[in-house]
Amino acid sequence: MTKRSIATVSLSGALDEKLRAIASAGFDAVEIFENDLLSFGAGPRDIAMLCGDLNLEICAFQPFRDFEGMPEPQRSRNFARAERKFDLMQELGTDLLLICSNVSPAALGGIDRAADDFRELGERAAKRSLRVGYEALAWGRHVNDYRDAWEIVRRADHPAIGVILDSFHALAPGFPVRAMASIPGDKIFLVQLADAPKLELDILSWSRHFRSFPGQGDLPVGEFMAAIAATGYAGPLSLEIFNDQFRAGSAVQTAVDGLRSLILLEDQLAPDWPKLIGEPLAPKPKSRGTGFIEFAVNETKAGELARLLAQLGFRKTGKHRSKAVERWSQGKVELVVNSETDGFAHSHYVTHGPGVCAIALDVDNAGLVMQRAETLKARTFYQPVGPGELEIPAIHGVGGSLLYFLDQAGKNWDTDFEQVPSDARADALLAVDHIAQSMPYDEMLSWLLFYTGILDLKRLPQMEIADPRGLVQSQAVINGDQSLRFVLNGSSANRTLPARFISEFFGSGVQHVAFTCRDIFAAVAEMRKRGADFLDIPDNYYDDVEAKYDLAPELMRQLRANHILYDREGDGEFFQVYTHIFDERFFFEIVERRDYQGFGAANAGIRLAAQAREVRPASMPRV
Ligand SMILES: O=C(O)c1ccc(O)c(O)c1
Ligand SMILES: [Mg+2]
Repeated sequence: MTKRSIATVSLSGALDEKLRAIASAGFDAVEIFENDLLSFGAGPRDIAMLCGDLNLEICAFQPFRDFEGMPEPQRSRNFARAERKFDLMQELGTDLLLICSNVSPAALGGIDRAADDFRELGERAAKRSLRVGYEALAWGRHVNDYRDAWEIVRRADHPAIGVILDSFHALAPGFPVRAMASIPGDKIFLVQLADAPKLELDILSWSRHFRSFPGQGDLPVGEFMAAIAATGYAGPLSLEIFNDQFRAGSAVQTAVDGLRSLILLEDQLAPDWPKLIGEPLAPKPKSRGTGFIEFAVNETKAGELARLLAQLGFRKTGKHRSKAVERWSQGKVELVVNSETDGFAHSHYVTHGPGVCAIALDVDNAGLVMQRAETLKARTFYQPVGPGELEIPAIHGVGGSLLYFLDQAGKNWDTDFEQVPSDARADALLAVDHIAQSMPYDEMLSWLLFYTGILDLKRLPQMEIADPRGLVQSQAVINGDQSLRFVLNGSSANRTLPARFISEFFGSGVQHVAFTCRDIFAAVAEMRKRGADFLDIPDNYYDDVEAKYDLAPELMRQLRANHILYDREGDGEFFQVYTHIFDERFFFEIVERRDYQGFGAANAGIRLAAQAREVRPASMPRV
């Protein structure tokens, strides 16, 4: 089976921490980056031993720079330097050296000159049963295209010399991948994989700071892999990701994400490349929106939340037979308010304060989602259930919250609830529109892969939103019929509202839940009658809306009077209104969509500024 590998440069930490994280995620092999070794406190033999203990093969040592096409005396120096690295490789126990194309101003061009250098190096490597792979860097001085690197390798015509193909260097400059088909698979010594978001940036900075795992960026890595498959290549697939967030993040989590992205890529390539498939991945389930959303609170907060929910037109429809758990309903929206003093919800309340501790998703087959999630290394969750209670399959999601999966069997999640009689009336709120989660900026790529890999969610373009105290990145993931939408918000500025939710208000999690309605003006009028009050929006905003969109005066008056925000997208119109923030932790949004697909990004900065005025000043410590 194809070996799964990752380059140590992709992770944070010291070399031994990286290796342990790589092994525990389940990789078979690593590329040891020279810098990780140079800066490490133990020698190559110790590293070889550690890799042996961890069952990790070292599939390459890299990089060896500025080798080919040098004039004397550098040329001779380079051969001597290579011999020293061969010594090191033998101690490490790896047989492959990666040489990346020369970037030195001293380098001389000429395909045959480079080929001659490689032939001679091949002779030296072969004496020690070592191999050398040549990789075209996209910014190489004379060689920056894999087709030229292959031509040099072809002319070197030595069994110990092969080519190394890196998806970034081929795809980022936009080189066609078709030409790979002419390279015999056994002359490809290593395949490196990286994705990247589309950016207008010089290619060196783009590669060194913004690479990501396949599936997290915009490059057609699948097409690259399909071209590799056609060559018959059977060596390792190695992730090589230079990324500032990965360098700063958790090595263990990044390694798991890497493996997850490889499994997803392999799955995408099947059945064209069956030798890749380790364990078959269960098909993506079809999601059908949220079954219920569970809030963890204590007794006092349960009362306050109940008041707010009643103002929004929710009715208490159920009471758990044996637990301090209530059910609140409106339209298709089901909310569960849990104020138990033990169990998962309680520990969530203790660590995060009042807020959403679990989201139940309706799917066509919960068993298959769980299988898929487990293969993709998601953390499953089990909680002891009482006699007769339903056990709902779950995995851990953002900020320690849970994702439950409900299918036909799980439709009975409410069997443990006694019905509470309530007035029958028309519901203003229809369904959950979207759920917004705040997270550290560093974790956004990880959760993006989580949602798009495990569920049938696709990402929309990332948005940048101005908070009064910094930028917020916003990334939506939605399913096909838009019955399920998550909005992931992350900020690396530490005084923006999403950042403060995380640092001061108890960690990542659901920052708001939005509900759809048929008629926002009628809904808001009803809610006001019940005592609801909404986030204040400045007059300046409405003056601008008036200037931009020629709205009828009565509509403008209603928007202003009700603190409703407005956006337009082609012929589509969007209306949104926000509650005040509940206990500095979360809030609700009510939206009306008229042929509108977005989330009101144009208004998000206005909302963040309004909320920033409501919460404590950013500089005041919590007491
Ligand atoms: O950025 C670099 O220098 C570099 C080094 C080695 C590689 O394999 C690579 O793709 C890039
Ligand atoms: Mg590379």
